[in-house]
Amino acid sequence: MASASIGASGNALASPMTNGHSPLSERIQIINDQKQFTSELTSQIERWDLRDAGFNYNIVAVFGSQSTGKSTLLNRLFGTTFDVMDETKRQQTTKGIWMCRGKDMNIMVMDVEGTDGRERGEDQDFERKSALFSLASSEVLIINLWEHQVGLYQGANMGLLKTVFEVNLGLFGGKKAQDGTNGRTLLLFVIRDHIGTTPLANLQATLTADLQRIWDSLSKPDELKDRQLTDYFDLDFTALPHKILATDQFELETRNLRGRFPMAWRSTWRTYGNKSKATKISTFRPSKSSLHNSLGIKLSAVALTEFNEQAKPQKRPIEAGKVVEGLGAMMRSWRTVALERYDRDASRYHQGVYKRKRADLIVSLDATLSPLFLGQLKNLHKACLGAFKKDILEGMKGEEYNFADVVSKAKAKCDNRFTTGARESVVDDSEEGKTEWNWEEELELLREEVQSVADQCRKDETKKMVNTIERNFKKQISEPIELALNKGSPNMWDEVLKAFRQTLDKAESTYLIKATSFNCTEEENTYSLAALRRRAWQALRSKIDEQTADSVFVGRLRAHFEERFRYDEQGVPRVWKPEDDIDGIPPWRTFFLRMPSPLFSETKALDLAAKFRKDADLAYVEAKRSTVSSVAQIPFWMYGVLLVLGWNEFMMVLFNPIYFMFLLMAAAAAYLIIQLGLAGPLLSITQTMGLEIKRQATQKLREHFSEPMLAQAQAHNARSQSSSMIEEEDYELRKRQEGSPM
Ligand SMILES: Nc1nc2c(ncn2[C@@H]2O[C@H](COP(=O)(O)OP(=O)(O)OP(=O)(O)O)[C@@H](O)[C@H]2O)c(=O)[nH]1
Repeated sequence: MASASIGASGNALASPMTNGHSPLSERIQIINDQKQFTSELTSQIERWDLRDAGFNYNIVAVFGSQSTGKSTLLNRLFGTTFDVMDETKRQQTTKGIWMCRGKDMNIMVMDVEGTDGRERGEDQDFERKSALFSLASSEVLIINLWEHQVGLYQGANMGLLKTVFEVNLGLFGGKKAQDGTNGRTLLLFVIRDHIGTTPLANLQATLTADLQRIWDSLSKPDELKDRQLTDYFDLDFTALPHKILATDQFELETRNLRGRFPMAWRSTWRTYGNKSKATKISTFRPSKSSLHNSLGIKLSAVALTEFNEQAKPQKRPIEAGKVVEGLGAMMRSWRTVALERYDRDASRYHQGVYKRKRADLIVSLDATLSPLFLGQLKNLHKACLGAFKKDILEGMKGEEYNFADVVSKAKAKCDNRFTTGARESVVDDSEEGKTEWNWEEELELLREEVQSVADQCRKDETKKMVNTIERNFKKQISEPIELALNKGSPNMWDEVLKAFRQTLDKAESTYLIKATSFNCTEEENTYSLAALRRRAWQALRSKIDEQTADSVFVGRLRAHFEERFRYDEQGVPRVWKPEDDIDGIPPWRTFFLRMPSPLFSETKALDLAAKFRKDADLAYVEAKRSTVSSVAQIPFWMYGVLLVLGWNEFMMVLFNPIYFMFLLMAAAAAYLIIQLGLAGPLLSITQTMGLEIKRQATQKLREHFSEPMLAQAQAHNARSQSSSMIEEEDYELRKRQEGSPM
């Protein structure tokens, strides 16, 4: 054979070789002479166009001494392109195990390094492992040998066959007993350079006897003691003429043999094709060196790589806290595509390996998807909570809203949004994977947070509501209290308390109506009502304090006093006459008497009284003075004197049309004044004015003519008169307060 080019070192795995042909005829060194398995088989299978062949292919391997024309035979039988040794060098060519696709047939052919090669010497390990590998993966083992080797132990590869039998027992010993004869391997003996003097039947008998002897010599476990060679192997024999000496015959026979192969496959090999291979590989150990196992790993790795490329771009938005719309659909799609790809590529391999690797693949896929799912849930949680808060704020805009309605609608919306989003994000709710796609716990957490936000809002709203009610209460209580205090009637405080009670009742019922809509608890209601009552009392107290502040109170006393002192019951200004009891008129002291002691201390009451009295005293003095002045009347005889003296003037007025007209006008005006009842007020005003003018004039005159002594005497008189009045009234007031319960 010509060199198969395994690189300068001879250790490295050779790259696929085309020999200048199409990829279909490429060959590949799947195991090098250092027993390393190639990483390129998967891609080579694709290049051979066998990726989608499922179980519709077979594997055949050839064994035999080196340089016995194995590669030549395989190229003839299967149209492969294995290198053939250069005739002139006679040097080992095939190293390790090479593989090539059969031409126009779904066969993968393995050319195994020749046994007893001089380069390998006594290394039995490679021989054993290559036998193991070939048995595990191939349905047909071709044993290639020269005719003259038949009967020779080494030459006829009996050593190798012994290894094959041992390995087979180790691999499939137990299995064969269970599934009968259905999983046997075909051992096809091809006897080369058959001259014809010894018939094939004799050669076959010799080989069969040798095989049987080897089989019998094997040390089998007790449970397999009775097993026969034919329980595990089908034996077939064929002979080929000399390639050089009988070239035509050789070509003819090889063509015949080639023609037999599809038939053989159909009739014999197909019967144990898929099943036997599956059975073999399921028991093949160690798994690392298993072709199918390694294929499974590779296919799942390919599926995983593609999947990761799809999943990668979604990691960033999830980590950034975004809710990715349709993430669940995307994740399901990536996962399905990856599994479908794996299923398409790997389902034709052994079911045990296929399923195991598939489960591993699912675990790997879910390990990538699970953080995305959990991230999505977390982001969804955050988004839903944010939306809930926003909905609450929106709902509470304006005055006309029902808080409980707003909260329950927002809660339902939040719940619905989360549930929909979470359900959509679930990748797999079947029992296939081990990952749990659980979102209920996150929903529970969300509900708890939503509830605490709602509770907080309710507390704020309740406070706001109590404040509003308090404001309204203050407004409503203000007027009735002012009115009652202004009136100062004997049941003034009853009126104040009644107004207070009514307004508070109204406020409490307003609170209770609203609190129902807030879903407030009994405890919250009790607390809020207590706060409302406390604040209502405070509002009442501050209103009363405001109304009884010094200036306001003195002002009110003055108004009260003037109302009664200066005007009579009909509201007409009084004109004091000597017979009137001026001191007995104003009941202003009753004001103090009606003020409860908590409002006015005794000192304060006296202080206020003193302040007011100064104003009141002035009014008294004026009133008394006006009485004195009105006493000075004109004597009646003065009217007679006036008539006599002014007779001429009187007549002149009567007979002068102009004066007469003035007279008539004056008479008409006087009539009107009397008719309208303005005579009294007019007279009073005129008198007051007159008195004032007179007083002013007198004062000016006194000042002018320096009569200080007289003025002092008069002032002294007036002061002593008023202070004696004040002392007298103070005494009376104190006596009454001491006797009063207030
Ligand atoms: N006498 C004879 N020679 C053959 C026959 N077939 C091939 N040869 C020659 O034997 C030599 C070795 O052939 P290969 O096909 O390379 O043998 P091999 O068994 O693949 O060799 P290794 O891969 O090195 O083990 C070549 O020179 C072939 O021409 C045959 O049927 N009879």
